Amino acid sequence: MTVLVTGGAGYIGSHTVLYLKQKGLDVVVYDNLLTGHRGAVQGVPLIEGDLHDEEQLKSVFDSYSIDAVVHFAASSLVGESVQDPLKYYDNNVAGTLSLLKQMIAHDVKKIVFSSTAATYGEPQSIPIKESDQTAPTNPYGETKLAIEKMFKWSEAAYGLKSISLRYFNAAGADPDGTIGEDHKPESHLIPIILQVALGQRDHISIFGNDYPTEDGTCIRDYIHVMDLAQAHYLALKKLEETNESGIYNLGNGQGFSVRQVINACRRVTGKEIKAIESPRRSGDPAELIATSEKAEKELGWQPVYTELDKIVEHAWAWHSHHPNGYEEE
Ligand SMILES: NC(=O)c1ccc[n+]([C@@H]2O[C@H](COP(=O)([O-])OP(=O)(O)OC[C@H]3O[C@@H](n4cnc5c(N)ncnc54)[C@H](O)[C@@H]3O)[C@@H](O)[C@H]2O)c1
Ligand SMILES: O=c1ccn([C@@H]2O[C@H](COP(=O)(O)OP(=O)(O)O[C@H]3O[C@H](CO)[C@@H](O)[C@H](O)[C@H]3O)[C@@H](O)[C@H]2O)c(=O)[nH]1
Repeated sequence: MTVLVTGGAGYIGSHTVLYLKQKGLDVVVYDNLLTGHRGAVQGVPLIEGDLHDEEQLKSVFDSYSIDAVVHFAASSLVGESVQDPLKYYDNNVAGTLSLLKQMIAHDVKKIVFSSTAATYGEPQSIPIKESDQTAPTNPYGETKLAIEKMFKWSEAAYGLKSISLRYFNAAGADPDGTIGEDHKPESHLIPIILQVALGQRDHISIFGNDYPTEDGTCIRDYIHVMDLAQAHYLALKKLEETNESGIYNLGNGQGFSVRQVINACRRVTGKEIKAIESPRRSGDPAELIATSEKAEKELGWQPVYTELDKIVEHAWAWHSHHPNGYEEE
């Protein structure tokens, strides 16, 4: 099976490429390297190109016999999406439109998609189920939901089969230490805290201390990036075997507050890590925790690294050995 991975030079994409390769699949990566890294793609072809470039996409589908697409390429920062929503409609919605057009034209009708917990918005109840209301509180979540709907209508019209994986907060790194997270500038909680531990930043800002949670800070469900990778492999297998579309949550089912995550990082690194309370970041829901029973039941997904300290340990191993990310490679 040959899989085209868009955004395969990014954080979650590169870990998934590694996993798919280990499972014996042939992989081709398509990435414009906007936030991705050449060094994150090891041992598979990397085609540098943009989703909007239909000509180049066409030549990729002409050159390789692609059976399915795993689609990570997107802009994915909640805060930025509130400041610049049109960037998100352009890159995520228009970019996916261009990809889908070429897929349909080349009779490639299977796609596994990076969706997000941000499609739910403020949850009605915890843990969040796939059948719960979707009412995004930021443009990023809106664009991901719009893409899920493009798939639904494309299934009815063209027979496209899709599995949308609604990830909660991706964290951690390849346990072997070969690849990890490197966003510049970094905006995600765990890598920023670890940059404080490395002495690269003075402190971590806690965004909001007046949320309706036990300690007043936001609660998130942190899921190991290699467990996400496993789910993409299982989703490809499911599409291959059943040709059935679906939407699945991927989380640990356990929530941790910002303060609890900072404390986990203090335990793992043995460093003090200064924290300063700051105003809320707009667009942030108070609490996001998944139930992933559906993925466990229907995909056979079994997360391996479910302990927060283990997730932080793997992230710390990567960041402490690669303090400048992929820059030095
Ligand atoms: N990180 C998380 O916690 C999280 C949670 C839920 C969903 N997601 C989704 O997972 C996916 C991957 O997230 P990530 O954290 O690995 O992000 P990332 O920024 O590390 O990876 C995205 C990759 O896509 C590439 N890309 C972006 N726009 C492109 C375009 N127009 N054409 C070609 N390539 C393009 C980037 O260069 C990068 O390599 C995204 O779709 C994101 O929305 C991430
Ligand atoms: O310096 C910081 C950075 C973050 N936070 C908080 O930490 C939590 C996690 O934030 P972050 O790591 O930025 O992730 P999210 O904004 O929750 O978004 C991630 O998780 C979503 C799914 O839940 C995905 O859709 C997004 O793509 C992904 O970036 C949030 O409550 C933030 O307010 C801070 O307090 N200080």
